[in-house]
Amino acid sequence: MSNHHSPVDDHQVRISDSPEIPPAINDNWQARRELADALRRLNMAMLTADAPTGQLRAVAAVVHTEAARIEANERVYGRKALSNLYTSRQQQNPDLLHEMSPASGWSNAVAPGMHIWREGERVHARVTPDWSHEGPFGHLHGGVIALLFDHVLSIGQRMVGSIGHTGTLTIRYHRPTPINKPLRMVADVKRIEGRKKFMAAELWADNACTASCEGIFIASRNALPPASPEPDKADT
Ligand SMILES: CCCCCCCCCCCC(=O)SCCNC(=O)CCNC(=O)[C@H](O)C(C)(C)COP(=O)(O)OP(=O)(O)OC[C@H]1O[C@@H](n2cnc3c(N)ncnc32)[C@H](O)[C@@H]1OP(=O)(O)O
Repeated sequence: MSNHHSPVDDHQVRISDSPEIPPAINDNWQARRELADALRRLNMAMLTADAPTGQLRAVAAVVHTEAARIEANERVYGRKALSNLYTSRQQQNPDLLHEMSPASGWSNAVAPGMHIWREGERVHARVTPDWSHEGPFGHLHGGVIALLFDHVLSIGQRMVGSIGHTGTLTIRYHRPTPINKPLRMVADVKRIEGRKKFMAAELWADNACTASCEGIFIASRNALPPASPEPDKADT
């Protein structure tokens, strides 16, 4: 790692080259993943259990009390501030996006927990949305699908340089997408014109493509030129 102590920027976001979920950055982030899992479980229980009103209020009181314990610690708001804290402590600059993202963050309880990795010139992803992501009865919310597409395409940009802002997403919903089963995604870069990257992705459930997306991502004026022909794997 060459950038342990360099200023943090999102161009350092890595794409995994393994379909296996990477371990947490350290034991503290492992504990955050465990707490996020517990929160997801609580949310799922609350959304799916025919629980008595008094029980729900009692659990809410306990959760507020426990939240206050954690809130009493020094607060560091946002991915950038947290990354800078790590850097200032001379620790390895961690890839916090994959812990904190609302789409893929293992330590973010609102994220469906998506794993993205690269194979050749494509990125792949898998994710299993659940009852907390329901839109139409028994099916995935279209806005969550847009989130998944935006994220997989955003990360996919790293194959050809830095990550730019989403300019336009165009999604075609071919058929309802199921929940509670593993979904697969695949994305690639179609072409680059100046600062614009034209990307495409598909969402698959079993053997059906349920939605497809085209995205235009705009690199910042200060972005480095695309690393080509080979992606700059050392820049992580
Ligand atoms: C980032 C860190 C990640 C951090 C790490 C990753 C985390 C995950 C991030 C997920 C992705 C997001 O959610 S990003 C958040 C959602 N997106 C946003 O909030 C973006 C809001 N919009 C903007 O900030 C701006 O409009 C930009 C940056 C998109 C474009 O502004 P600009 O840079 O001034 O662009 P401008 O000079 O006008 O135009 C440059 C070229 O792009 C074209 N162009 C301009 N806007 C658009 C557009 N919306 N859709 C299509 N094309 C467009 C122009 O026609 C022109 O083409 P030509 O004349 O050259 O041919």
